[in-house]
Amino acid sequence: MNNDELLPVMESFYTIQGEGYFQGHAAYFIRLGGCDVGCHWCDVKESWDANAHPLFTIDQIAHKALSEVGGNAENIIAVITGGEPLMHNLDALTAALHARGFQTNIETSGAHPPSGDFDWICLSPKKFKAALPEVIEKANELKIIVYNKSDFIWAEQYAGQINRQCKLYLQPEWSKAQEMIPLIIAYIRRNPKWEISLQIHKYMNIP
Ligand SMILES: C[S@@+](CC[C@H](N)C(=O)[O-])C[C@H]1O[C@@H](n2cnc3c(N)ncnc32)[C@H](O)[C@@H]1O
Ligand SMILES: Nc1nc2[nH]cc(C(=O)O)c2c(=O)[nH]1
Ligand code: SF4
Ligand SMILES: [Mg+2]
Repeated sequence: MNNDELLPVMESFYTIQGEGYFQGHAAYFIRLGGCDVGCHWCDVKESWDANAHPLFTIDQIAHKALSEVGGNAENIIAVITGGEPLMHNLDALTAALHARGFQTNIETSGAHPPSGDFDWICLSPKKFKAALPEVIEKANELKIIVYNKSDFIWAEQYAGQINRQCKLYLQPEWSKAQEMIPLIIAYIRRNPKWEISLQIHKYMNIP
């Protein structure tokens, strides 16, 4: 594995996973720069320009991760996010994180080809750039952002394409959460295969 490879890192931080299936678990986030999807409500637009973020080697990123969790990665998820992390080849990064004992999870729109050895793939497809079938079939979790009431119909189009074990989440877009939460609850009562995912880190004012 070529660990001299460089990746743009916007930020990395040790917190809890605030969303989806692993909500509440200890998680070390690595946010890579670069995204070409362009969601108008994106909560990390600063991540979009890959050139705005410093480059680090895979070894530097993985070493810092292990050091910042206190030297023992047991039961800690490393979450690769962005930006759109699949704009980069993630094979070497996931190998380096596994070698240090982390579980590897990804947050992705699925708009770029899969790479990396992930223990868990959270797919959050977007209307602005379609998810690829190769990512859809591998997803462990489908997390649809609900910005308006038409998004439920759109969500079902993706739910019809995922594998049978895949978990289904509806997550309100943050600025519309007060308006969308009652609609999501009503929808789940009628369609109980779905669960709600709230961005609990935002309610707690933590990263
Ligand atoms: C910032 S994105 C980065 C990873 C990848 N580009 C993606 O969109 O999945 C991380 C997660 O935050 C979600 N997200 C982004 N902006 C949001 C917002 N304003 N409200 C709710 N969820 C949001 C995304 O859908 C995704 O599930
Ligand atoms: N605590 C916390 N949980 C998260 N889950 C997904 C996030 C992301 O931006 O990818 C995120 C994040 O930024 N912070
Ligand atoms: S795909 Fe993810 S990072 Fe890119 S604009 Fe959309 S929410 Fe933001
Ligand atoms: Mg976030």
